[in-house]
Amino acid sequence: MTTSASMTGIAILGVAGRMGRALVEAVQDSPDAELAGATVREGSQFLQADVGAIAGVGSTGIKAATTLDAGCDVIIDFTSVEALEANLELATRLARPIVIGTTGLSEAQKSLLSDTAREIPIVFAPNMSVGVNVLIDIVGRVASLLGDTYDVEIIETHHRFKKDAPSGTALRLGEAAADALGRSLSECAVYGREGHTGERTAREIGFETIRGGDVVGDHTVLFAGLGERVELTHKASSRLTFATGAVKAAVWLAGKPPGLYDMRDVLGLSADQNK
Ligand SMILES: NC(=O)C1=CN([C@@H]2O[C@H](COP(=O)(O)OP(=O)(O)OC[C@H]3O[C@@H](n4cnc5c(N)ncnc54)[C@H](OP(=O)(O)O)[C@@H]3O)[C@@H](O)[C@H]2O)C=CC1
Ligand SMILES: O=C(O)C1=N[C@H](C(=O)O)C[C@H](O)C1
Repeated sequence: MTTSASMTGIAILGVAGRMGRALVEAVQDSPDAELAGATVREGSQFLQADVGAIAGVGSTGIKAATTLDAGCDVIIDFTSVEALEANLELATRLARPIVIGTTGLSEAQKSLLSDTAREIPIVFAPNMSVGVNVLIDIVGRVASLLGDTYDVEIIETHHRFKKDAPSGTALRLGEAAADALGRSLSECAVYGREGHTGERTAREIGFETIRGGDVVGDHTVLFAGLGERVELTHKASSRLTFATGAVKAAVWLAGKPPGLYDMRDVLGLSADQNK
């Protein structure tokens, strides 16, 4: 596949998945990007199918294969933690930047991301929507303003097919609150209470997970004090919001030096860019 000089040629891993299909649509909608490759799992019923047919957007001329060649500028990966290592190896071998949206990474996999980012540029973010990335910023500010006397609880709701819990976004929101309050999330997080738990401790940050139906992704950060509470909520109503963000990240990442970037870098929301 030959890509045009003014467009970023994007290859989508796991194109038959929920996000894979949304990504095809987002690339088609982007004036700056074009499809340049796509993969499905070995033995998939979609092998060799036109990715436009897989995504229901008509014909694209790009067929789903089991791997990629160097005919793309940037790779986008929303697959699974099981596929992460192989996907990073593929991007490194092809010397192509990669945008990763997969959630549920282990600490070892996060280290692998940092190590790989010494060789290739990587954008990794648990949520590619503009709204959630603004929310991350706001949560830190609200936590600083309210301080330690307000209890922080994070509630997330997703569709019945989601495999990881809490969501990557919920954990990222928890980190934002913990950082602002001078706490370490790994030391203060409490996941899903049950039984005789005793009273809530002052510095814990609680996570509650709800799974059901086709909910795209809702997140609420609750700051509960005595006599009042503040609730900050984001609701995604379409996966296209994540996919559009990922395509924007891919276009932004093309030509960047190796490094591990965040969606907040892409959107110009990181602290250094706001000075
Ligand atoms: N950062 C963000 O903004 C967002 C992140 N996500 C995250 O993206 C990921 C994918 O979500 P979603 O699209 O709903 O999931 P799906 O299960 O619908 O899609 C995943 C796709 O990846 C393929 N895949 C998975 N594992 C492998 C493997 N080892 N080798 C080859 N192909 C593989 C699957 O193929 P097969 O069906 O054959 O198994 C499937 O087509 C999740 O981690 C989710 O949390 C989701 C939305 C937004
Ligand atoms: O699996 C999903 O669907 C989603 N996963 C991401 C997460 O774990 O935070 C982002 C979004 O909420 C949808």
